[in-house]
Amino acid sequence: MATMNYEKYEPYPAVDISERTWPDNRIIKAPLWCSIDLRDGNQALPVPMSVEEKLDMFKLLVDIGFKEIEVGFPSAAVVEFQFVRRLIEENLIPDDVTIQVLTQAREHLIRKTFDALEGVNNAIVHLYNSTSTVQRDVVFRMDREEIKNIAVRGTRLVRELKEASGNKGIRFQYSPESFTGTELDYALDVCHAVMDEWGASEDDTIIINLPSTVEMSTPNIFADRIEWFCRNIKDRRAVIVSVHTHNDRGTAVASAELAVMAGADRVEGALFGNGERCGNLDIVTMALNLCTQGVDPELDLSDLSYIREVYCRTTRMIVHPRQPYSGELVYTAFSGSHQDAISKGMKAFKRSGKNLWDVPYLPIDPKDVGCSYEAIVRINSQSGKGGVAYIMENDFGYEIPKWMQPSFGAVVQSKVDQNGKELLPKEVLDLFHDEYIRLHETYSMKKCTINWEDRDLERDDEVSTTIQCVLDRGGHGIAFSAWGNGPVDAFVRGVNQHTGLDFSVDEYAEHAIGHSADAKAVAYVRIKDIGGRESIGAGIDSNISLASIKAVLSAVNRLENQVKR
Ligand SMILES: CC(=O)SCCNC(=O)CCNC(=O)[C@H](O)C(C)(C)COP(=O)(O)OP(=O)(O)OC[C@H]1O[C@@H](n2cnc3c(N)ncnc32)[C@H](O)[C@@H]1OP(=O)(O)O
Ligand SMILES: CC(C)C(=O)C(=O)O
Ligand SMILES: [Mg+2]
Repeated sequence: MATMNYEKYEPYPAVDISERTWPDNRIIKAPLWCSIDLRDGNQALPVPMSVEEKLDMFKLLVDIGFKEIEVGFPSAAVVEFQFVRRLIEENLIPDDVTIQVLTQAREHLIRKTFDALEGVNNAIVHLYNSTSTVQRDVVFRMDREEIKNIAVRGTRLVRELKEASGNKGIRFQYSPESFTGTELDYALDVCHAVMDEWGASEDDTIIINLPSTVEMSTPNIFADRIEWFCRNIKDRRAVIVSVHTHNDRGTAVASAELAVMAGADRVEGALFGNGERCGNLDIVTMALNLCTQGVDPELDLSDLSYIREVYCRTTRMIVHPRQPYSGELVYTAFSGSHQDAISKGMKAFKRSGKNLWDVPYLPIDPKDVGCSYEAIVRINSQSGKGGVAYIMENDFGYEIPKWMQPSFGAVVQSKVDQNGKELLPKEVLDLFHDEYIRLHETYSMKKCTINWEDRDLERDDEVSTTIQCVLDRGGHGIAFSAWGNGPVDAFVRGVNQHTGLDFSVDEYAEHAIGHSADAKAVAYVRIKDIGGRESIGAGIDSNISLASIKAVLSAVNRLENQVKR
């Protein structure tokens, strides 16, 4: 085994902060959300969105309920510029939505950004420059003061152009880009200089966006940095503290959540975590995490499959099948013990009549995000009888009694062992029919007439039914007539007398399937013979008595088949 080259890397520094408060905080309200799908998400796509695709995505984001949407980098490319113009000129921005645009702190780019915004009602101009040690050294080759000046000069130009435009709907956001690679005191110093240059106040707040441009530490350290920043910023009321997390270590969601606990007011993220490299914060996950804590996420994510469809079409990306909340497999259990617990939990939830969700293995009710219950349980070699029974009941209305579930579970198990792949619900149903219903060996029913006699209920007369039956066994007819206290009793007596078998029914269940005129009855029986052998059968008929008799015959045939095998 080779040793990884870990000595090449340095640990991320801890934050010098005493009595941090964030670990005791809870998120009790959704943060201000800002979607960056059309900018950070878009800039990371192999094929960026066209204007039409951006329009589709914008409409989706508005429908979801985002009130702040970063729509692009208008000075970067023709498509980006044209898209902003389309939004403004065609009046496509709802009154309660603010668009945001990104620009580097370079004069020609800032001027072009303002050209793009001509005539806008509400917009946030988002200025960034990198402040990290490595970018100062190798990208800009500038010292701290020079880098700070880039930010201040850029802010000044944005302020001047805003004043010149007379547009009071223009707000300002500044990001010390690569904040995670920047010394905290220096990041604060640059932000203070930007605030001063803008003249930020409680009445004219600015957004300071602290990005984990590259996620470099555990989320608790990011939270420490945010708490430190919120504590030390000079006029907290003049600033909306925003975070923008990336997912390089796979913890963008946790980082954003802990950052909100640490004082951040606003969160930037993208649907399904699209964005540079390993992506941005998955805003769907963070919002639904809130929902599952009983907090209003203030975003409408009730139709995730539609959201996913628009996302995949416009970005040409995929959503991983295991993506939290959104992946196509996240509400599906293949394994037996999970299926059993889910099946019992779902029943208990329905029975409770309450609105409090508490179903094992399902942190959210799939219905709340527009998913049906159908795919919750799927059958493969890891599945169990509970899952099989769940499919039979939920997909087809068969309430297989508990004492029958091991029998049918074993039948299904042996089929998937043979096939080595998943069984679809219809295949499970077919297997049930092949195993219990479509049995014509050893005995088949040729004729059966049931005569009900008037019954004196006061005398509780035992003999109330007689039947006449013709069975076939290998081409030989067996005709008999028998009596009993009901059709099943009479049939069992007749079969025992005319076949040499000696069995009795020890479990029985029945119910209707379907509701309309073509509703049928299904009956399930377990018989036991004198030698102690058990067999289970099922029968279906529009007549409940015949369904029961067929179920007994099915059990008899399965008993006979046991002997043959
Ligand atoms: C973390 C993030 O996601 S930041 C956002 C990143 N997004 C994008 O870059 C997408 C859109 N960008 C673009 O299309 C292009 O980069 C443009 C149009 C903005 C600029 O294009 P160009 O000027 O041709 O090239 P480029 O981006 O390489 O410019 C680099 C120069 O800008 C400087 N620069 C980079 N970022 C900034 C900034 N935020 N503020 C000021 N100067 C900057 C660099 O130091 C470099 O300077 P140098 O030429 O003196 O070495
Ligand atoms: C522009 C900034 C906020 C960014 O995308 C980042 O730092 O990741
Ligand atoms: Mg980013």
